[in-house]
Parts: sequence; C-alpha cells; structure tokens
Amino acid sequence: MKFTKMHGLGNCYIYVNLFEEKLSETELAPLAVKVANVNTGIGSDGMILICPSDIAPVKMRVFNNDGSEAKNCGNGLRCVAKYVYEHQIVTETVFQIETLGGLVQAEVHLDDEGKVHLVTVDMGEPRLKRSELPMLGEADATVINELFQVGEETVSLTGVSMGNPHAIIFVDQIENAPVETMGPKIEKHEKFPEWVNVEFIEVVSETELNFRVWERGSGITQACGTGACAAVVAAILNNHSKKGIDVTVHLLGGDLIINWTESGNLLMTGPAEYICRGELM
Ligand SMILES: N[C@@H](CCC[C@H](N)C(=O)O)C(=O)O
Repeated sequence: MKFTKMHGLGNCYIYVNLFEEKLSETELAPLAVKVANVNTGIGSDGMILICPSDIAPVKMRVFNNDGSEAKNCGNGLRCVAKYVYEHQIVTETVFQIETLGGLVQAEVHLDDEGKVHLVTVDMGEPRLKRSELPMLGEADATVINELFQVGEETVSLTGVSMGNPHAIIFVDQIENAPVETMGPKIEKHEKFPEWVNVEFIEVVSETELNFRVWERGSGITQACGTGACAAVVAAILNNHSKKGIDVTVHLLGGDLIINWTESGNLLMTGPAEYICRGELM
C-alpha cells in the first residue's frame, strides 16, 4: 500500500489515496492502529483516507490511532485539500470535501511556485445541543460553563460539536493545564457515550487563545483543528471574545486563525505539509 505522511501543525496522519489504492472495510481499523505505531508501523496520530465521493470532488475518512473512526478532522482537511489540489484530483482552488460530519468548503492559497502553503476551510456551523455532541442529559439544552464532576474534582465545561465532539475547559495558565491527568478521564466519562475530545484553553485576549488538547482516540497531539474551532466558539459563548474577528489559537505545533463569522460559519486558516511518501510492506 502506497502512503503519504502529512501534518498540519504537527498533527500527523498517514494518508492513503483511495483513488488509486484498494482497501476493504474490515481492514481499515486494524490498519490505522498498525500504521500509527511508531515501533512496528510508520508512526502517526492516525490514518486518513482520501476517497472518491458521490456528492463532492473528494471525501475524507479519519481514523484515530486506536482504530476508532471520527467524523471530522480540521488539520486533516487542510492536508487533504493540499494533496488533492497538488495531485490534480481537483483543479479549482475552491472546492467541497465530504466528511462523515457533513460537507465543508476548502480554499487553497498558492505560493509563487503554485504550491499550496495555506488552506482556509469553511467548517460550517458549530452544533451546540447536548444531543448533537452527544452528551447525556436534556437533548435540546446547550452545555455552557456547566459544572461537571470528574472523580473528586469539579470543572466547568462548555460542549461544542464540529461534526465531532469537544469539551472545553478554561484554565488560568496553560502550562498548568491537567491535560494528561484529566484529559483521559473526561474523554471516556460515562456522560459522553461516544467519548469526547478535551481542550484546555487560556484566554490571552479576545483575539488570542492558548490551547492544549487530549484527543479522543489519540491522546495528546500537537494540534487539533476542530478543537481550535470549538475553543473559539466556547470563548465567544463565555463572553471572552466575539463573532466576526480573527482569533489566533496558539497550539503546541503552531498557530491557527479561526473566525466565527456573523453568518454563523467557522473559518479555519492554517498550513498543511508533506513529510514523506512510501510503501507499507
Ligand atoms: N486532529 C483532529 C481531530 C481528529 C479526530 C478526533 N480525535 C475525534 O475522535 O473526534 C483535528 O485536527 O480536528
């Protein structure tokens, strides 16, 4: 199987081009676990399939490094956009990508040599109802700054779905965020039947957030694009920022620019990079 390894701000996946390769449905989850393993595979946060679609030029499928399939991946979308444009699977600079979480629109920005150096993705509208995360409780209610018991501790959670679920917690200092200790406990908490991505956010100003993540199915990663979008939504819902302005989210792997536009959609802009190509033996 031929593969390409790519990253968006250090969030790296093994990309398989299903316009050329054939994989059966049953081998996908074990293959994701295998390729992600740094000792016996290639080493990554998971695997992303670049697939033909009936409703868009391309479809993205995302597998975490534990083999679970997610409905969306912000860093993955930027890498898929770069890949399909530079491999001439698409020829326009603005095009749609199908995900299990819905259709999104990508715009690739080209450098002087015609290579994609930045991608803006219109990630659509965030979903805020408990049932849309999903989180147990009153189906139509939102989860904004809600007290949440984790073992002996109580935290304040804001819940946002970007096609995939996110629980956001505001902290005073990002360096002291309990990502490794509290992240896994909230990720698999009984109130989240499909588990949840957990983000810790320090508000620097209305245009700047510091960000750390514990990703569902992958653990600590360098960056999470859907998480950065969810963080900006949570910051606005908690009156730390406002719609219609660019917010710089500082992740471990670098910065993303997120704008929750007045029209209700989230725009995410950031880089996408190749690491290597190869063949899995
Ligand atoms: N790294 C991603 C999100 C990948 C999926 C996530 N772990 C989930 O299970 O929902 C991103 O950049 O958004």
